[in-house]
Parts: sequence; structure tokens; C-alpha cells
Amino acid sequence: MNQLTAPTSNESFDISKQGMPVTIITGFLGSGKTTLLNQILKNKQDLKVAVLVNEFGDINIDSQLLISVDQDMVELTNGCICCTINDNLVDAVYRVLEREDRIDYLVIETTGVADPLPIVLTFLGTELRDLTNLDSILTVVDAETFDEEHFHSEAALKQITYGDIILLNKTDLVTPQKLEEVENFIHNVKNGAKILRTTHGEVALPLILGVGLTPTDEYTANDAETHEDKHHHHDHDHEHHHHDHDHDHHHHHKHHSHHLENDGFVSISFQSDRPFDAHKFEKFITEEMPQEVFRSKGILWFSDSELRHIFQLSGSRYSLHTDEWQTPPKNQAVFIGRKLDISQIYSKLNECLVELNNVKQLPGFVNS
Ligand SMILES: Nc1nc2c(ncn2[C@@H]2O[C@H](COP(=O)(O)OP(=O)(O)OP(=O)(O)O)[C@@H](O)[C@H]2O)c(=O)[nH]1
Repeated sequence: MNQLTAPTSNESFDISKQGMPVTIITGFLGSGKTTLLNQILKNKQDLKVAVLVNEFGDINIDSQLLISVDQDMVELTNGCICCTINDNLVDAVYRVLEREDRIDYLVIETTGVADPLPIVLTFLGTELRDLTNLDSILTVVDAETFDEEHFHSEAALKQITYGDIILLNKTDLVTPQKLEEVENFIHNVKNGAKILRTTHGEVALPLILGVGLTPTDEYTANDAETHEDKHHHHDHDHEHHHHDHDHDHHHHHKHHSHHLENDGFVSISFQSDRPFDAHKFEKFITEEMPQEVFRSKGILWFSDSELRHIFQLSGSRYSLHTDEWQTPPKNQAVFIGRKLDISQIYSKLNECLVELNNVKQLPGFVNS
């Protein structure tokens, strides 16, 4: 781990006097965390915000979809969140703290399938405690897909329990009655929950940043639970640590599915240097994709288009929109769900690919 020299003189390390304010964004798969993050980055004005994105799965799609801030203000942690978040997170936070240029605020986006508690405890129970100031935990809830069962997800309930502010998002997709139902449910899970209704994560930043809402004393007072939880996660760390940089896919899938922390969800990553046939891909999504896929996102390359396509699927909705390629084109997508038939999905996706020599014109470079 990076060692930080103790800031005795405090000359080079002014921020540690009070600690860097930190906001954690949590929320179930597809609820709108990245969308909220983009709202923050768009409206932050003079505030210098560093962002840590920690994604479930091998390919970091989210980071590529963040609106372009100063490139190295977005720090990425790659790898399996459930195993390494404690180790990687501390390192990543140190990298932010040690930067020469001023950074005012740190925002962390967690994966949709994680219980946020280990991350909270990393800030409150390690040396980060003196260097950072955990400001609030924001929980994004998808008003449309959320229901009482919520996929029997333990993580989804934990996220609400620990949320200092609940952003009830996607209000544009539901009736006022459904909104009220979800709000009642949230109040049942968390007495006195502070709920803000949002569409596309739009919210005035003073309502969510610098609000000082995390009851840090409550977390640190409950020592017994804290320790138990830490041990639990550390066991996993040690057991699986050597797999983290192993890019063998089968390994990864097995690895994920054995983790209770992921609530039984697995993430399948698909990459190809060949483009998709747009019709075949659409047929796959609308007719062939297994029901068990709850969430998918990708940066897609179609043989008949020079643009890159951003693909988002959440529950039964999907969308595609286009923008320009910033890199040589390729296909990258993740499919997340429970009990996925991995080889079936891979083979169906492979069938959607087009041979390169059938591609008339490649975007971004000339086909020789
Ligand atoms: N209609 C509607 N769509 C929304 C809203 N907020 C987000 N979305 C869409 O929902 C999809 C998922 O949003 P993300 O911000 O990527 O969700 P996420 O929580 O980061 O997802 P994971 O990274 O999988 O956990 C995207 O297609 C968004 O454009 C909203 O308020 N209304």
C-alpha cells in the first residue's frame, strides 16, 4: 500500500486538516448512478471533483460513458469489487489525496450489487478516517423497477438502509401512485428516510454534496458488527486475491457466482474486434436474450454505421444512442443477471458478428 507521509507540517497536505469530503453513490443495477454522477460532473462549477468508479464485471463501460472531465480526474479501479474493494479503494483514495493539484471533493460510485457497508467502513475504520470526511451516502432507487421483492436482493435493501439520502429516480416512468407506494416501502425499511424525487439524476448539488449527513458515530460505535463484517470480507480477499488479475473468463464467472456479496448476480463480459450485424443484434436483444439478464450495457460497433452506439438495457427497457468514436471501433458489452447460461449467451452474441471483410467501410480508419 502507498504510504502517506504523516502530514505533520501540513504544508503539502492542506486538505487533511479537515479531510477530503467524500460522497458514496450506491443503488441497484441500472438505477441511475452513472447518470447522477454525470449530473454532478456537469454542474460542479468550480469544484474540483475526483471520481472513483468501481464496476461489477471485467469491462469498465461506465468510465467510458462519464462526461469527459479532465482525463486523469477519473480514477479507475478495475477488477472484482467484492474481493478487493477494501484494498483497492484505500490505494485509489490515496492516489487522489496525493495529487499535486487541488481536489475539493471525492465521489465514489459503487457497483449495483454491493452492500455499501464495507466501503463505508473503509472510510471510517482505516487510516482514511483522519484524511477524509464521509459526507453522505446517496442511494439511487429506480422508481419503475423497484418493488417489495426487488429481486430478493439483500444488497438492494442494505443500500436503502445505509442511504442518508434516497434519490427516487426515473420518476418520469411511473404514475404518482407507484411513486407513493415505493416511498412508503422505503419509509418502512428506513424510518425517517430523506427522499428526493429525481428524473435523470437531476438535483441541485447543494442538496446532496457537503450536507454532512452520514451518522459516522453510529457506524463506529457498533464495533462487534464492524469486525465481523471486516473479517468476512477479508477472508474473501485472501482466498481469491490471486484470481483478480486472471483474465480467464470461465474463472471469473465461477468466481463471481460464489460470492454472496454479489447477491447471486454474475457479470458476463463480451468483447470483439469485429462489428455486429445490427439486425441480428436487435433480434438477439428482443427475442433471444434470456429473461435472466437484468442489466446490460455496451459500447457497440455495427457494420453499417460509422458511429459508436451506446447500448443500455435495464429490466425490460433498452436504448441505443450514437456518438463519435474516440478510439478505434470495437465491441464491448456486459450482461448482468442471475443464473445466466454463459456459453449460450456467448455463442448467440458470436452469431451476431460480421466477418471483417464483409464490412464495407470502417469508421475511423481506412480499410485497405
Ligand atoms: N427514463 C429515465 N431513464 C433514466 C433515468 N435515469 C437514468 N436513466 C437511464 O437508465 C439507464 C441506466 O442508468 P445508469 O446511470 O447507467 O445506471 P447505473 O445505476 O449506473 O447502472 P449500473 O452501473 O449497472 O449499476 C440508462 O439508460 C439511463 O439513461 C430517468 O430518470 N428516467
